[in-house]
Amino acid sequence: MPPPAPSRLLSDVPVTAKICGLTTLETLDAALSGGASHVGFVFFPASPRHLTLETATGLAGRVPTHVQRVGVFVDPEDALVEAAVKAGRLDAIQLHKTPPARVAAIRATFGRDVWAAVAVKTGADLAQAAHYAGTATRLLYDAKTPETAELPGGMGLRFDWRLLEGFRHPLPWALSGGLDAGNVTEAVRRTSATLVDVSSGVESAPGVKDKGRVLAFLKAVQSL
Ligand SMILES: O=C(O)c1ccccc1N[C@@H]1O[C@H](COP(=O)(O)O)[C@@H](O)[C@H]1O
Repeated sequence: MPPPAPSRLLSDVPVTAKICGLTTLETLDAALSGGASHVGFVFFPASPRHLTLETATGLAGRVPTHVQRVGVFVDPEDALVEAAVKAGRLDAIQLHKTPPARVAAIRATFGRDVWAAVAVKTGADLAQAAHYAGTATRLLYDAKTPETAELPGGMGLRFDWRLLEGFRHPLPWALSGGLDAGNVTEAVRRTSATLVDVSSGVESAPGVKDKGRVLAFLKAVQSL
């Protein structure tokens, strides 16, 4: 079956979606049948969505070539990235809490697209974006989690989307942080994002994806 046509918002630019933190075949299939452009596999042991390499291999083998596989890491060692790229057949490497020089090194070593997460709470945080120009291939604006939080993302927190209004992005980018089927339309209208990324907002509990919520999110994106 051909992939569903991406949705279009006012500007005629297609809006696509990444469903992140998938851990089961059933919910991966929901993301694929619902038209996700990207699927995310988390390689961070503190996360409730952390995958073993064996599970990643099983999931990755199911993903058709028109859908991008994205591995999510937190300032990882090369050995973990290498094993995960192989097991998860990763097209892209998403890096949280990773300094620009390290992002550049990972991109050079692995030859994959590299997404750098920019943690946003205030307008001043957006200054980080420029530091990744020439190192990452894409920025991911995500909500900053508290210093004491176990996870730098994947907590369902959102930031003030108005901060991105009129912002000059130095790279292609995606929007994440607290998105769900009920708020993604407003988020895209405010920010003009053309790629949105969700994890908690399509779960029934931390780490437990819900097929119905996955499909509802993708439907909302396709209705834009
Ligand atoms: O999902 C995780 O467990 C995770 C762990 C470590 C870093 C990032 C993680 N998730 C990413 O966080 C954003 C936002 O997620 P949410 O929708 O607010 O729950 C998303 O890009 C995930 O890829």
